[in-house]
Amino acid sequence: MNKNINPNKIAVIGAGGVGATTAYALMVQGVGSEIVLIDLNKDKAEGEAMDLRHGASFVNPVDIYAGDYEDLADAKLIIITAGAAQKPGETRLDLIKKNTGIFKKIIPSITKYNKDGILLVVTNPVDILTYLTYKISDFPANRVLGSGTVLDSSRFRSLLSKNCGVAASNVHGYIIGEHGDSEVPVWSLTNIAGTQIDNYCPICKKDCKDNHFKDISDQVKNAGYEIIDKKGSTFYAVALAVSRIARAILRDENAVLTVSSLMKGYYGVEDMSLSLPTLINSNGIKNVLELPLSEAEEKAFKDSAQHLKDNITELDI
Ligand SMILES: NC(=O)C1=CN([C@@H]2O[C@H](COP(=O)(O)OP(=O)(O)OC[C@H]3O[C@@H](n4cnc5c(N)ncnc54)[C@H](O)[C@@H]3O)[C@@H](O)[C@H]2O)C=CC1
Ligand SMILES: CC(=O)C(=O)O
Repeated sequence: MNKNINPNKIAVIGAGGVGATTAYALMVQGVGSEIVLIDLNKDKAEGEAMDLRHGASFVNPVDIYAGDYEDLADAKLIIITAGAAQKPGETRLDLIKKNTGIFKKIIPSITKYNKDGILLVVTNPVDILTYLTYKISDFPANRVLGSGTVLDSSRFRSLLSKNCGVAASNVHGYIIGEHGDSEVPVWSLTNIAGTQIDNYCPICKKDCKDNHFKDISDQVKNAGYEIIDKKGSTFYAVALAVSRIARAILRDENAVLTVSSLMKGYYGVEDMSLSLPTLINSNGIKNVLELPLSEAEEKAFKDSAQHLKDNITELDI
């Protein structure tokens, strides 16, 4: 570990809905002992930091403050949530041009001060911006990741939990591919109490309607749109997803999470960032797991990759 890095320090760039709620989740869950908030709008960062700090007596000791890029020089983890968010009716990919422009300014500002931390991208479209961050930061691939489908996998488990009447912590399943419209539910590996989901149904004996699994994966895919239509933006669940990833890094957990990272020929996909189940520890990406997918799932994953690749080509990264 680089001597200048504080292993318990986190920088959050972008103190909007996602950034401020992420800082709150980190604080409440005791992840990190120093958190710096950086935003183009300095008053917003300062106001959020003050509001969070005033809860200090209820949580583990943590120093939260608003700062500038110099302040992330010793951060172990730099979480990027800055940029435009979807408006009702917009897709994540509609944000490409605007947020690519923002990232081309933010990433050099980070690497000017910090070359040894881990970069965690949350801004959408998260897979494309994770790849862009890898390309322009010059960081090794293991230290550039995106929140990817960690949120979608949690939505999947929570909907299955409700449907099957089993605690979400006992429902295991992954959404892979794009964090977006082409994402892929991995039903073949989804299990409850170690039992593949199709085999769990006769044990459960609940009278589910036909196609209930398809309904669940469609709900996961459309959740972001539905919430944005109803309340304007999403931030609670993604903040918990980001806090979970941060914990895996700061506590060197070797946790399996579906983060987005550089594809190195997995299922034939390379030179772009996408989500697959991945071991995460204090080095960032330890290992991407090429689990046995069904033929249809592997094809859907490759189609998801192609869908994003077309958008990356247009960007000329
Ligand atoms: N990956 C995921 O699962 C999710 C990603 N998101 C994405 O997160 C991003 C942020 O969403 P919200 O927080 O809701 O938006 P927001 O509009 O509430 O906050 C964005 C913040 O970024 C700041 N900002 C803009 N340009 C900046 C720059 N150059 N440097 C520093 N700060 C800058 C703004 O001042 C603002 O405070 C969006 O792209 C959204 O789509 C949102 C939910 C889930
Ligand atoms: C906005 C977004 O990416 C989500 O809630 O899934």
